[in-house]
Parts: sequence; C-alpha cells; structure tokens
Amino acid sequence: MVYDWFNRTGPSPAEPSATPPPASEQVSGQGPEQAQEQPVEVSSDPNAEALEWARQAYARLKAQQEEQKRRQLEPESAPELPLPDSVQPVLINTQQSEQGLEQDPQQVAQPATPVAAPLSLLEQAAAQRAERQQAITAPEAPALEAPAAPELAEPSLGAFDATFTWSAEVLAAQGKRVDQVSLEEIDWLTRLRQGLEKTRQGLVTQLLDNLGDDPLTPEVVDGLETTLLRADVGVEATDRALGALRQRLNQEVVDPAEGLRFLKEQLRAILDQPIEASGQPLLAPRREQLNVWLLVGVNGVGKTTTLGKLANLAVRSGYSCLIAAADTFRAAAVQQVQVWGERSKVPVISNPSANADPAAVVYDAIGAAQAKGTELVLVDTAGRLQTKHNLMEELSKVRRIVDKLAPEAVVESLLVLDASQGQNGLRQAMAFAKAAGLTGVVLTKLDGSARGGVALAVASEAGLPIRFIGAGEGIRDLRPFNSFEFVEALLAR
Ligand SMILES: Nc1nc2c(ncn2[C@@H]2O[C@H](COP(=O)(O)OP(=O)(O)OP(=O)(O)O)[C@@H](O)[C@H]2O)c(=O)[nH]1
Repeated sequence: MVYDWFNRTGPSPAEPSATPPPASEQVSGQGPEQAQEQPVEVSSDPNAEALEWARQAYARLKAQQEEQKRRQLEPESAPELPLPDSVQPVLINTQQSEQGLEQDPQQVAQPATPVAAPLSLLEQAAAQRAERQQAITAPEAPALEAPAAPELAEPSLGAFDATFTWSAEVLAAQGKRVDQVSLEEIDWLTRLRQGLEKTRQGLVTQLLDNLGDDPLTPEVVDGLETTLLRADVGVEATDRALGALRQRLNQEVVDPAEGLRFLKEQLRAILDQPIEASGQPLLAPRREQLNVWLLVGVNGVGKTTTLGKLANLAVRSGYSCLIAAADTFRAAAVQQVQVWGERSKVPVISNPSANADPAAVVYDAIGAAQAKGTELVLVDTAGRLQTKHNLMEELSKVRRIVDKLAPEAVVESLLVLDASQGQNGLRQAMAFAKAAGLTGVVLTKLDGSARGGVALAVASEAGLPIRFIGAGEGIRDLRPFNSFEFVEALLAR
C-alpha cells in the first residue's frame, strides 16, 4: 500500500475513496482523514508536551526506518514486532484539545505525562542496528556503484531539530496522531519551509517588527499593509485580511500574538475560498476512471517540470499514468518530457516530426489511455507560438479534442504560474482562463523568490483554486496545496 499524495492518505489497510468527501465534510485543503478538524495555531515556541509529541513521532519514524532497512537486508526475517510502549501514540494536550482533535476524553482530562527518556534507548538500539548493518553490507557494497540520483532517493529522516519539530507541530495542529505522521509529509514540510525561506525572511521580520510587543494600534495595521503588499499579496487580499483586523481592533484590544493568529486565519480563508467554491477540497485523479490534466502557461514557467513531478507523484501514489508531449512547437520540449517520463517509468506519447499537430498527439494519447485503462493522462502544451492568438487557438483546439474524444473523462486545465513573476502571472491567468477553461493553478518556483505572497493574489483576484505548489527543481518538490501548511510555512518564525 502506497502513500497517496493526492488524497493525503498514508499507508492503511483500506484504499482511500476515489471521490473526496463533500466540501461540507472537510476542512478545505486537508486530507479526508482530517475532515472536520479545525486548524489551530502553531506555536513557534513549542511547549514541553508539543516537543514530546514531536519526539515520539520522531522515534516512531526512526524505528520504522530501521525496520525497513532491516527487512531489506533480511527478507526472510522474523515478523514485525510491535513498537515499544514508549513510542505508542500520545495525544498533544495543548490548544489542539480545545479544537476538537481526535482524543480520548480521559486523556484530555489527564494531561499526557512526558515520557522520561525512552527515546534514547530506542535511538541507541537503532544506532546499534545501523552499525551491524553497515558491518554486514560493507564488503558487498561495490565502491564504484553509482549512487541513486539524489532527487529520486527515498526521503530519509534527518536530525531531530527545530525543522522536524516545526513540521511535526504543523501535522499535529491539523489533527494527525503520532502514528499517522509519515516521513513523506515531514520531508515535504521541510522542503516547503526551506523553499519559502526568502519570502519568509522579508515578510516575517517586518511583520514581527510591525506587531511589536504592545497591543495593536491602527498605525501598526497600516505598517502591516505595506509589508503584505511588498510580499506581493496583492491589494485585494491585503485589504480583505487587514479590513477584518481593523474591524476587530475597533471592538477589542488585540495583543500581537492574537493579531498574528487572526491574520493567519484571514490569509487561510482567502486561499481557501476558491477551493471551497470548487466543491473539491483536494484535486486527486479519480481511480479507475480516465482523468485528463492539461498543463498550460507561458514558456519557462515550469510546465514540463511540473508535469514530470506530477507523473512521479501519480506513480508513487499508485495511479496508472501516461504523458502526452503536445508541446510540439519547441523541439527540446519533447525530449525533456521523455526524460521525465523515464524517471518515473511513465510512457510518453509523442510525435517526432517537426511541428507535428499537438491535437494529433492528444488524440493518440487518449486512444492509448482508453485502450490500456490508464487513469491519468498529463498533457504538456506549448508555452509559446508565433503569436499569442495562435497559442490560445491551439489550446482551445486541444481542449475540444479532449472533450470530444473522451466525454467520460474528468478534465482539469491547470495554469502553471511562476511565483517569481509576482503579479504579472495574474494577467496571464486571465488570458488563459478563456482559451483553456482553467480549473486551477499550479504555483511554481516558490523557492528562490521573495514573492510567495502572490498565492494570495492568485486566489483572491483570479479566483482560481491553487492545486499544487512547486518549491524546487527536484522531483519531490511539488505537492498538493494546503492553505494551513502554506500559511504556517510563510509566517514561521
Ligand atoms: N527553482 C525552481 N525551478 C523550477 C521549478 N519548477 C521549474 N523550475 C525550473 O524552471 C525552468 C523552466 O522549466 P520548464 O519546465 O522547462 O518550463 P516550461 O513552462 O515547460 O517551458 P516551455 O516548455 O518553454 O514552455 C527549468 O530550469 C526548471 O528546472 C521550481 O519549483 N523551482
């Protein structure tokens, strides 16, 4: 059983349902298992119990990782032993308990007592096992063997540090239990936080400076306005978030911590609005059905890379997938797509002749997918043609072909936007919306840009749900968008 990244469900005995529950049953941007959980504030100064929760999550992951290594080395080994009591799930007893997390009432009433030091025993055992394994494998490991490409390597557990603790807290705040924390998610949150570093550095420092230590005043809120606009949050989203804060200030005294919590809540609401309006909290291909996802956008925004990452995500999540290389205008684009296809062992349908008709490629790809029962067809489209008019015409044609050939298919038209282009992307969104019938946005290159705030402008001004975000060039640097995680990563101290 694999981790389904589209539905955000970890390995479990039951397959996740193909269709996400109705919006009314879910908190937008979160997985089904977190349905009806209200996100709560993540403290940047975790208290002892939150830290203990993170330690236990870490210990479990470490034990799992060691067990996995051991099994790889000894396929005939003894059956899996239960985890020691010291790493059984405990419940965090901080703000989460007030927010309706899945808790045993008795445990809520009796605060979880921090466990003294079982972790070190577990770690010692793990280290000893690792040493033994090293000793066993050393003579057999060929010195010249090429290492796995780093971007394809399985995520591995890093140190138990502030980043891990923050990631664990973000998961805990969304209602995850210790035993539900997966290495995949920790790995992604770490990447997301790192990716948003540049935006955060500018935003958070200024924001905290603005907020100061005293109760908020209207002048402080004016200062926040400049900070948000500088981070490319956009006028509409800034007005909305701060309008609500100003209203609150009129009614009561708001201290800086509450001001920050309230601001985060407003930003999440802005990001979630188009997602809620779509009636689909998460964009996941429907299993055992044909899904066609068109990736559109101007050249260089990261369409092909996004397609490669999505193909990988699909394969890793257990979907059958196929790529249509319909960017026939740029010769190298087909080769680039083929490389991505090979990386994830996903077949690529292409037409090698120069300036082949993209609609013909899509025609072939849909035929192949229907014949093989493929679940997801990812279509790479051109980002540049002789004129913008031609580009829009071509996109419309591709869309018509898909609708005609596969009326049964679930079609998504995803606009890929480069976050580093800031609000220029919004104008592109409007132009593409008509031709391609956009249903969502993939925001790329959040790393290396200080303009991560543009996600809010996209949601508020283009009114399109952000479905995936890319925060790096690696194959694992793209994941489904989750407003809670995004805002926490954006405003982490
Ligand atoms: N740092 C960073 N780079 C990215 C990301 N996504 C894509 N890139 C890089 O952006 C560059 C352009 O990506 P492509 O995928 O070729 O863009 P495209 O939209 O397909 O371009 P055309 O085929 O010309 O339309 C490549 O160097 C990618 O590695 C991201 O999330 N972060």
